Amino acid sequence: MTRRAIVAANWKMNGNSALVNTMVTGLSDIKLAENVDVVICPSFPYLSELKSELSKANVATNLFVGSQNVSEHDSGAFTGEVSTNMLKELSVNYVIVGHSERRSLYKETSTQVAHKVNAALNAGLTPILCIGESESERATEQTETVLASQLQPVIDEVGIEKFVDVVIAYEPVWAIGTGKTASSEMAQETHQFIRQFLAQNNELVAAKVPLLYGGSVNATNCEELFAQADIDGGLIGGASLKVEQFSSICLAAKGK
Ligand SMILES: O=C(CO)COP(=O)(O)O
Repeated sequence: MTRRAIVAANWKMNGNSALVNTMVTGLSDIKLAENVDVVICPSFPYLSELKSELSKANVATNLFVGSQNVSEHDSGAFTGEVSTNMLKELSVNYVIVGHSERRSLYKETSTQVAHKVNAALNAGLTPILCIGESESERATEQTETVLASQLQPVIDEVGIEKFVDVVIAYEPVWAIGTGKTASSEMAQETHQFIRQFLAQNNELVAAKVPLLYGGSVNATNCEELFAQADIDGGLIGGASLKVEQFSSICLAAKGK
């Protein structure tokens, strides 16, 4: 069984052309393991520039471009939204869907997130589906119920078989941007739950889905997290804006 590792950079509403340039130059210098994919997700205005810088720099083929969001609609009167077809035209490969900031600040529901995953899959984009519990939900032992309630609508909408083309990022909300990482044991336990939950629907598919951990991952804690049996890489926020830190995190990832 081989599962590729993925390290994805979520720049959130940070970065600029200069960062696109420094990041591409920095990543051109590192030798990624063969079974590791790196995905950089800047804001929409930089997708095209990132794609062209990557081609010009002739960097490893396992470096990909991702967006941070996508519309569930194909086209029409949806001011400010970006469709899957527009992303395809820019040769974007991945799309982050259902990030906790989208869920909490922009009120995206799990049903809407399921529609977005469906739209991405139909367009041939790989969704990075984010799920995670809040601090109070963990404290009241609702973590598994919350994760199940975020996963089930997507399984219902796209069907479990399609999950072979889905990446899941487990990001406990209390660990995002706080410096409080889940311990590697806690992260592994939760990843194992997610894989078992998928396995109840289809064991073969569950074994293939890359499960990424996100929440205050840095160059120091990444190795221990990535060594866990069900952790296949990370979704990195703050540390993905610093070339050296992000390069070290990419180098720590190995497929399983
Ligand atoms: O939300 C995250 C990535 O999507 C995690 O952010 P931090 O790595 O800054 O905690």
